[in-house]
Amino acid sequence: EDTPITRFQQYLRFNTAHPNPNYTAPISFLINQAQSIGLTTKTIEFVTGKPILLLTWLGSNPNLPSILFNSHLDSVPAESEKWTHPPFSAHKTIDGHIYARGAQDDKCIGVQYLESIRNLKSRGFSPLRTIHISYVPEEEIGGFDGMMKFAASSEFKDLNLGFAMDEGQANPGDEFRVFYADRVPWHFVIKAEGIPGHGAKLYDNSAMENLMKSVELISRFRESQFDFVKAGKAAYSEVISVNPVYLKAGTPTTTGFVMNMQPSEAEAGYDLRLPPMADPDVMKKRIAEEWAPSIRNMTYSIQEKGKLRDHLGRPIMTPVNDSNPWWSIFKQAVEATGGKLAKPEILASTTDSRFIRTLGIPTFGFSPMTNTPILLHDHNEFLKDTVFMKGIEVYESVISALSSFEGESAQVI
Ligand SMILES: CSCC[C@H](NC=O)C(=O)O
Ligand SMILES: [Zn+2]
Ligand SMILES: [Zn+2]
Repeated sequence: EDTPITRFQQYLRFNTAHPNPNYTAPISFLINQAQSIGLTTKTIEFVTGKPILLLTWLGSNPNLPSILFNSHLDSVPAESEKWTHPPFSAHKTIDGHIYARGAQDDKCIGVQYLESIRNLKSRGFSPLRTIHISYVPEEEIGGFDGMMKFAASSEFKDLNLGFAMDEGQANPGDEFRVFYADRVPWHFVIKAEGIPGHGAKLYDNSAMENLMKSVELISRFRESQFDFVKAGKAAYSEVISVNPVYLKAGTPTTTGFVMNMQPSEAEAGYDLRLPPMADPDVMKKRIAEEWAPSIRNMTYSIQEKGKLRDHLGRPIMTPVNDSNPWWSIFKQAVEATGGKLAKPEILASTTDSRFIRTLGIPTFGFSPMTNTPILLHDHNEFLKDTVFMKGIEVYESVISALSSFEGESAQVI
């Protein structure tokens, strides 16, 4: 049997989980699919072993800015023993739930793009603008060897993009979600140093004491942000999140830790996410002065994993109003399928679309999944066959509408 569902299952069966994602097998599969549909294919390898696949459907006016549909090839790992079905089996239950790591994040859209184009072609549709589909590696670990390098390349510039779409997220409700910005991750580490001492001694300024003070302060800040959400004053992705990811201290022994010694060094690592309108300087000041003050013998390092501002100092986000012609076309195209769009949101996590938006290219995050629990990165990730099929229909409408847009200068930022 060769149907959109079995092709989705085939794509889901490639083990693309980190830390050793298989990129070659899914790319061969996609190239076969693309060729059978009649799309041109090109692979580009900016980093050895981490290929990018680019598919193209030439428009009747290739001088107009083109449109891009992106998805990532890789997946996060899965703890198979905690799943009801093996995560790379793509098992389909009687009621149509297809279980696989990547079913929602984001292999669904990777196949839906192709299936919708297959249908558009068989209906004789011909696009005005050139349509590109990209499959990129490494998104789940930050995209630095994937979309970041692609977006900085001459190959990307030559695409002359006017608009792009990338992954979004499922909705348990019956509206489609759409995202106009991503939060930006900062990974930061705070370290405290102090004089070691006997485990029985009470004294000031030990490394642990100073670190724990900061840990408390950060937890309090975390709570204050969370309170805005709980009070209904902000969406979950509109506040700053900060979560501890590791704590490190102590002198190890073969069986555990030296228990009667207060350590001379202690550190904690955090994942911080800033919405685009947050002030990065205020955040840096808080880290320097409150969370890792030198007067408490503390130091810190911050790794910024994306940009909050464009070259003109404006928060990086795609307009979702009438100033952006792509927005109304997209909205109408979704509605033409009987679907409803939820209020546009900022994505709480981070995708490759940040690299595209940074270039000033309007980009929406969208994965057409309604009435579906949000299971990305969770156990037992699944997508229902009917939801997957509806998504193909939605993309047919969206791709045909966007690629038919005649507007000359559609460069919005
Ligand atoms: C450092 S960028 C990280 C990108 C990653 N993306 C998917 O989960 C995320 O943690 O949101
Ligand atoms: Zn994803
Ligand atoms: Zn993911």
